[in-house]
Amino acid sequence: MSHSALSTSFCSALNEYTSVVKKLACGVLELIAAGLRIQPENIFSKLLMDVESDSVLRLNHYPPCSSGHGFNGSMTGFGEHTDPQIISVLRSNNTSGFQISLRDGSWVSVPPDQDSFFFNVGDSFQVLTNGRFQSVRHRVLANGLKSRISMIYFGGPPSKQRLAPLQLLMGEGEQSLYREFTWFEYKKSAYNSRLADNRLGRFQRQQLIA
Ligand SMILES: O=C(O)CCC(=O)C(=O)O
Ligand SMILES: [Fe+2]
Repeated sequence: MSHSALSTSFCSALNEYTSVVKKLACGVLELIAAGLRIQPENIFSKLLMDVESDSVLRLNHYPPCSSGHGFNGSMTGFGEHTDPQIISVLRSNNTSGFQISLRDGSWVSVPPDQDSFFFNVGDSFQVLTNGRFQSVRHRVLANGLKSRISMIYFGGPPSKQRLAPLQLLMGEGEQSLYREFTWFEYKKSAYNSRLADNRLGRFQRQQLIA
């Protein structure tokens, strides 16, 4: 196969994968809406289905790396962070390395499974649900023996989308934990921060921080 035929078929495979995974993410968001007992069922998924939705597919490759320093003797492959979008769908090969942080700050390894999809809540979903769902802090440690390959679909809203806790979800007297902002504003602020920063901090309502 020529180089250009190969890249064309690679591109079409990625496009096909992205559109299928986007549908899967939308299905999960609709189940969440049903679980939260809010209508319409596409209240979250429509943000991903919008023609202007800011969705990204990222492919990561972590070569084997066994240098004897870093966390517990492992090198960091991808530093700790939360995903800024609404929802992320991760698929990887069978190489371990993905970890999530628990509330107490300890790290837990997520066993890899090349036949499964892993869903992560993003910062924007934390805002939309006023903290009912929390974006999970995660990182990847490089594996000493095998390379890890992952692909992640990040479902984000359109740039101009205003993000704030959904009124119809809020209980009586419940205060919004975040001030309203657009996805464009949030992305700009995230690019100007460090990966590990609590990027939502800047958008948290002042009076509730104290
Ligand atoms: O490669 C992985 O397993 C996760 C990477 C990740 O968290 C990201 O790309 O945001
Ligand atoms: Fe991530």
